[in-house]
Amino acid sequence: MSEDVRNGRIRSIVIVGGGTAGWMAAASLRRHFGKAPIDITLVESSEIGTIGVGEATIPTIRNFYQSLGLDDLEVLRATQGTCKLGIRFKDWMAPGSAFIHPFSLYGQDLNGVPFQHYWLKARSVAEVGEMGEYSLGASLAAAGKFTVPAANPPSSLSVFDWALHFDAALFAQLMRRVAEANGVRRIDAKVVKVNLRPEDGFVASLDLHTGQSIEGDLFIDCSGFRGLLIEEALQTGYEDWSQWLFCDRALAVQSQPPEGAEPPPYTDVTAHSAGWRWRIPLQHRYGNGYVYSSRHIDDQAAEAELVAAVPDRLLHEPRLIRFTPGRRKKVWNRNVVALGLASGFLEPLESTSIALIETGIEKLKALFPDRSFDPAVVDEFNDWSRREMERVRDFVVLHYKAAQRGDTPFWRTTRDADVPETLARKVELFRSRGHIARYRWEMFQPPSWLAIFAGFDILPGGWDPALDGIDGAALAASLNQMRAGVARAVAQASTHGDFLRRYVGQAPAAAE
Ligand SMILES: Cc1cc2nc3c(=O)[nH]c(=O)nc-3n(C[C@H](O)[C@H](O)[C@H](O)COP(=O)(O)OP(=O)(O)OC[C@H]3O[C@@H](n4cnc5c(N)ncnc54)[C@H](O)[C@@H]3O)c2cc1C
Repeated sequence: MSEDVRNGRIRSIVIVGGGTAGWMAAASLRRHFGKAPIDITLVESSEIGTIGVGEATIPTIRNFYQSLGLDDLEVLRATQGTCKLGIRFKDWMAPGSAFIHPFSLYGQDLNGVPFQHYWLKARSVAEVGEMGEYSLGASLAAAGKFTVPAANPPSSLSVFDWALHFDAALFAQLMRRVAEANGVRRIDAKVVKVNLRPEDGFVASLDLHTGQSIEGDLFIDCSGFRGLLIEEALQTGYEDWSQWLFCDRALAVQSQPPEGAEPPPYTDVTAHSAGWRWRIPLQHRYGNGYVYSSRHIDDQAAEAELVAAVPDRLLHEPRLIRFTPGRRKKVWNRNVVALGLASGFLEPLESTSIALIETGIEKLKALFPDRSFDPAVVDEFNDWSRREMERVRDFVVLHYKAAQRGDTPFWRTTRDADVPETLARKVELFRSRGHIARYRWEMFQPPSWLAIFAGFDILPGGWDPALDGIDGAALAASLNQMRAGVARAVAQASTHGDFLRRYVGQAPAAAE
């Protein structure tokens, strides 16, 4: 290695913020760099605290903590966690409607033709059930069952994945233990001033309320919505997406459900008059929240709706959180990389925020700079992040557009609003050809899009012409065998509650 390269290396990383984002970044980067001579310091203020929500994840979280040497049961135990096979959407199409978006494949593709085409043709001649009956993940979830997926699934019908519900504070504590055990230095203090280098506006150091000053080469802003470095110091700018995403507030409350019933292995999201309500089962309590549009309901009315809907004893007063859906114009500016809420936030639907922290950390490792902060590296990171966030935005917007309630001003607004052009094209392609376009940097894969399309009854008028020569009745018979196979696998699985009692070791809290 040349002297120049050696001298240009980053030697110190300063992370501001000790929420989920800050401690995930600290634990993961420390592990990644091992014994490399890079100091990692995390500054957090216990006086300011964290956002305290963010309890539903998607399956990538398991790869994330496994890469830190943690296993599923360890994390479930440490975080009062439960298992999540998907999300149940209740009342979104009309009161009483429900479907599950699983982390799972549907049926079997054959001869290069996706399963949905076979299902469409079969249902034109016979009763072949809902799409969800061809997904083991969705069927287990609907039955309140849980099992871990087979290591070598015998067919694509057995392929499913799972994620966790966890207590966000306990998860951050777990990440902190891992990070500190590997040498991350923590400072509990308030950052009161960000000092910029006069020659190029890069961050040089942070002044703390204790009088101490912290210097660094690379700063990671995990300070939450305010974006202490990326926005307040560097004035990067924010792209507001509220013309597509109308929800801008949430009321969050924890509850203690009555003894007896089992926790569902999914996140429940129920449509309400001006948004939707989450319900997340943990072992020791439930998390609940109403995500709503302040353009369509005021805070008092929203609180009354939430309190009336939660069937359990509330553990505290509902807490109001305001946000602006959108993203930081650049998530990497000069020598500051923003992660977590500091980088932007859409809204909680589909639990994407923690997953975006994971991919942000992975991108940073892949494009880790030297002290010259090559603009090509920074631009690539920003371009990748922008595309990824836009694809997630499109997926979330689809839910509102596709819901056909139209029974309140909020649901009429979301139904009638324009959608991003990229989403309009994707929907059109599916309607006209049954094809799910797949783009680079996309978090949600075709089975997830299929789940939402089919769940909201967005279906193509016909099937792939390659199936025109296949006998519809014979096809329907083989599909019915397929779904009987899924039903048998579900019958053999244990309940989610039994799984937790047996392997995690604590009695789960009861459900509604
Ligand atoms: C209503 C709601 C529901 C959500 N639900 C989900 C979900 O189900 N799934 C999901 O994936 N995500 C969810 N999210 C997002 C998730 O909560 C966040 O992505 C995650 O918690 C990361 O937050 P953070 O670490 O970026 O910020 P925070 O938790 O806000 O942490 C900010 C940190 O910065 C520190 N800080 C701030 N200012 C200073 C200062 N001056 N000096 C020193 N330290 C400072 C604070 O002390 C704190 O440690 C939800 C978000 C909201 C708003």
